[in-house]
Amino acid sequence: MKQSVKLIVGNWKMHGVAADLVEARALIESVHDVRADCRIALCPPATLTDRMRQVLAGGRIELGGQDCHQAPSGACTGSVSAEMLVDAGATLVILGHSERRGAFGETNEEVSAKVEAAIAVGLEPIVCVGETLEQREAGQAAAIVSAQVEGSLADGLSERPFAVAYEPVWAIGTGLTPSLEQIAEVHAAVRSAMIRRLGQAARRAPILYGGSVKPDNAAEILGVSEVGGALVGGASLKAEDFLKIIRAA
Ligand SMILES: O=C(CO)[C@H](O)COP(=O)(O)O
Repeated sequence: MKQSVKLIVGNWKMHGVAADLVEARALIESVHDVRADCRIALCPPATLTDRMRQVLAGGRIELGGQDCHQAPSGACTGSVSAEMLVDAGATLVILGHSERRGAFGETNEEVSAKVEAAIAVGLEPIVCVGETLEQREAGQAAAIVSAQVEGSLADGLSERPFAVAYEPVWAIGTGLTPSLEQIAEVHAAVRSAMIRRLGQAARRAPILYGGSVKPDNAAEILGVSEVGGALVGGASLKAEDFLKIIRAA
């Protein structure tokens, strides 16, 4: 089965004010020369989305949100709806990131509802899953991640473009990464869970790896079976580092 091109996504998390758009500008200038056959996206904080759209206009870098509310509108102080992200120029959205599952108590059911909200307005969801260190040490990584996949993917995805991102919680921002064998093992489990949940249509969706992806480990991680791209946190904040990861794809 032909795999889609690699998808490399930078998640700026809660970093970035207007002055940091210089990094986005540097990136867009440098990616002109990159022959890599991959898709590239940046997910800035919601406040920068519209300005980032202007910076990225006409280029190959896609724009994403970091979360959206499951409701289309309403009394949800502080939240951003899927339609608002589209209005600001986003075409993708990260959902169910472990920082939201952990700090905001997001459940699989809520993530699934957010996925429905995203696809209803044409956003491409990137659904995040990942085990804690305790769960890995208890030998539960594949089971936990499979349950998250089956619980978080929504029915409508069988007809729509989407991605799943495997991000072991203990690898995020720590400089630690699983072995290549561990990444391959979990990605295979994720693929099986996707197919159980959505059927054969789920074969075409890429499974990204995230968690301490850096210029010096990107090539080997992206070479692992079933790794269809990368979700990059810290290393996406500097155009030079992110570009090296793109080149590795
Ligand atoms: O969100 C992530 C990438 O989008 C993930 O949390 C990894 O962060 P990093 O370890 O700083 O790359």
